[in-house]
Amino acid sequence: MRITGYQTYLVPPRWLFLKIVTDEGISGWGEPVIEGRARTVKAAVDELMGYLLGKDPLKIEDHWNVMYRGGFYRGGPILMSAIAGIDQALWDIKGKFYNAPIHELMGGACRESIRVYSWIGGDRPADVARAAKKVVERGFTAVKMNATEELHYIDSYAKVEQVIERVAGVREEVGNEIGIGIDFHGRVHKPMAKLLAKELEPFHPMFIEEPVLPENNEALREITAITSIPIATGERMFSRWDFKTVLANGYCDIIQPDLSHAGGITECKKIAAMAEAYDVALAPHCPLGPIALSACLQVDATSHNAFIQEQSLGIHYNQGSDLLDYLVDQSVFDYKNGYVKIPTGAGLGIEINEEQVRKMAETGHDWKNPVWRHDDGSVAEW
Ligand SMILES: O=C(O)[C@@H](O)[C@H](O)[C@H](O)CO
Ligand SMILES: [Mg+2]
Repeated sequence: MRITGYQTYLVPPRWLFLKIVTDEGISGWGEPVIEGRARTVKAAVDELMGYLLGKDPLKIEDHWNVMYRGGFYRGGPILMSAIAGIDQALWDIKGKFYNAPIHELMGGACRESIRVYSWIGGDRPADVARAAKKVVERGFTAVKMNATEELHYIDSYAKVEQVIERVAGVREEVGNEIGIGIDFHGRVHKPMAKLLAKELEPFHPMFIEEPVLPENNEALREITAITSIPIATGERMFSRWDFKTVLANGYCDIIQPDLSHAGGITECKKIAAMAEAYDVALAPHCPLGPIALSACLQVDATSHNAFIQEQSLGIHYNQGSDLLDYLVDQSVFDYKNGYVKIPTGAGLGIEINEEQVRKMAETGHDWKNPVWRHDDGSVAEW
């Protein structure tokens, strides 16, 4: 079997899909994207696909190594997202070739389903509490909320109290049994992160995410030392080599590699196994589309340390188009009681509605994150 061509589709709300085709009529889908830089990742996909045209799609491990090592310069969000989407598409082809789900080819599933959580927005405490309630009413048992806009290096206790008010409102609304993830989004610096980590303890968060920017990961040592709240990070880390320092130093309790950012199924399966050896849990990051979610579920299925999965059902990122809009059979993601079933179809187990993809790609998207500034004019983290 040979790879004979490929096509990328820029689709709303902010995604990029990739289809790789072969001379045997089998095709595979991937989602190579980093939010806000879809076109840059597409350029990297175009460069990498030059090598793959004419090659045997089944030799994934070798292709991965050529894509990763073969260019001398390596790693980072753009290249690793391009590799990720290509890797997903190659696994999809392999699964369809052997008529087996990807997780079957990786050793078989060690779970039938996985708990999922949904992101909730809202500007004011009452808004976010209402959003949480809606998500819980739809059957989810866990939510994730942003803690705050950026806090300056040293900021006021009034702002800390605003964060507490937001979280307290959600906890009161949903009750004690719902998991609440609190995403600091890298908007907080170490001194305020320490303060917040202590103040948030009474609300029993499921985890605190990116308490500091990943480039300041060594600050996690102090934060983990002073709080009993589990610490999560990893959506902006892209390979085993990026994760090894947080794991070896005990800087976190949960890793959140993104299957579309961190080298794909091949790489994230290895990252998950590394984490397992440090007693660190896996919760793949996925505010993305159906291809990325299905790739996550393949790794969740085969990683004992996976405990929850991020997913974007019903979240439109202000741009229309939902997770399910690009699927022929929407019931393939079978949500029940806060869990989603691991898909059992061949390859990624989903059938992409190509007509819909083509239609939406005609308009495409130009999704960018906003640029925010502090009161003093200095740029703030998004
Ligand atoms: O954990 C999350 O889902 C967020 O941090 C998103 O990754 C971020 O808003 C970029 O899409
Ligand atoms: Mg996050």
